[in-house]
Amino acid sequence: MKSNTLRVALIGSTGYTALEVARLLLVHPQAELTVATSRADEGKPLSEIHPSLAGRCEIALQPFDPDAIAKQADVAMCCLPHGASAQSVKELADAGLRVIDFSADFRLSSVELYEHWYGVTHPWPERVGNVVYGMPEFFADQIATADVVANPGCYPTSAIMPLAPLVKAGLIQTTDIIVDSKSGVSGAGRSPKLGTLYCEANEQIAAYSVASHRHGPEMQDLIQRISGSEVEVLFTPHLTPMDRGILSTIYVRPTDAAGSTPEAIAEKLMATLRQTYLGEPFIHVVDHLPSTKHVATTNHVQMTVRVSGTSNRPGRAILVCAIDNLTKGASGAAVQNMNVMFGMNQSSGLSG
Ligand SMILES: NC(=O)C1=CN([C@@H]2O[C@H](COP(=O)(O)OP(=O)(O)OC[C@H]3O[C@@H](n4cnc5c(N)ncnc54)[C@H](OP(=O)(O)O)[C@@H]3O)[C@@H](O)[C@H]2O)C=CC1
Ligand SMILES: CC(=O)N[C@@H](CCC(=O)OP(=O)(O)O)C(=O)O
Repeated sequence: MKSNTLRVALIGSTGYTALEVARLLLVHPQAELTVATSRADEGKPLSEIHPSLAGRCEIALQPFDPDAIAKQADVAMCCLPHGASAQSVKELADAGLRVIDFSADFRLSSVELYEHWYGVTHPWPERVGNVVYGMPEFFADQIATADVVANPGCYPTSAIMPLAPLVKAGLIQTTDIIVDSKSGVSGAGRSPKLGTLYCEANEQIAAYSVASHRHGPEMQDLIQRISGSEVEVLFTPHLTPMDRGILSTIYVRPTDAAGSTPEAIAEKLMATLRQTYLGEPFIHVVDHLPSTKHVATTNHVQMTVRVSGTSNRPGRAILVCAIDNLTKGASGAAVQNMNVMFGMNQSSGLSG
């Protein structure tokens, strides 16, 4: 055990986001994994389930027992599917643990919105709408004192980061926002599904959940919370044959474009993004076109802006944003939130 160590429990530790948390904690100077739970694989070493951890993390998997976990850990990372997560989060919080929930169960502003999009009755409805969204770039003060943090969705992270500051500054129209995103297959989790079988996902790219994906409302809800303006987002996700990564290409209409050049508008939007994220260790407003490889396995976000059209008729602004779905899209963000919750440097364990 490292000295003055924060003790971390991993709930649902056989999945992909849990593996990523375990990997990040191995190099965290002030935090250590002390508990890992599983329903099906109780008693086995975590490294048997995730062989990349062999020789580095031999902790044995336990059943989910909140009171027992509370004796062994200070914070729980709840890596369970939405729907199943909320009840576990409640029991962990009731047992005295601070909790970071990876699922969408506490991300949205209202129970009605949640139950409409997720199709389940929420087991802890009184907390929906008053759990902080785990994006320290906007909500660090609330995260620092939170008992429960709703870790952001992966696609929403790639859209909210470039869009919210521009909406807040009044530089883009609040309707006609199109988010076109591509994700690697790990975004769908490790539990087997037809669409993620090799022969289904390999050598093709396909749109899915068109006009019906639950991350559209999450983007709208959070952009409104950050900017104070209601927005309309049309979101289309695509599954691509990569292990990991998300690239979002976002089409918006600049306000006050008449009489300006595409270059001048792009510079104005870039300047606002640079100003917003000045001093943020993970958010980079770059001149090049970001790609998933530029941020793979890191907690970094890269974004840029281009504007179409001619000097007389500027067209749309195109925002391009790349993240790693398992790191800034899930487990890296969770470690960043944990750092903020426990007064550590927000980059601890995430500097690679
Ligand atoms: N993958 C990604 O890129 C991202 C994922 N997320 C969210 O993070 C959470 C975890 O995702 P991920 O790690 O990919 O998921 P996985 O499917 O890889 O793992 C989830 C784990 O939860 C446990 N589990 C599954 N079903 C239930 C259930 N009904 N009740 C209790 N435990 C269950 C399983 O462990 P066992 O059977 O051993 O108990 C399983 O290994 C989800 O809410 C997901 O939406 C968020 C952002 C990005
Ligand atoms: C490629 C893929 O299937 N991605 C998942 C989203 C990722 C995820 O885990 O959802 P949350 O961010 O809401 O937790 C999906 O579209 O359902």
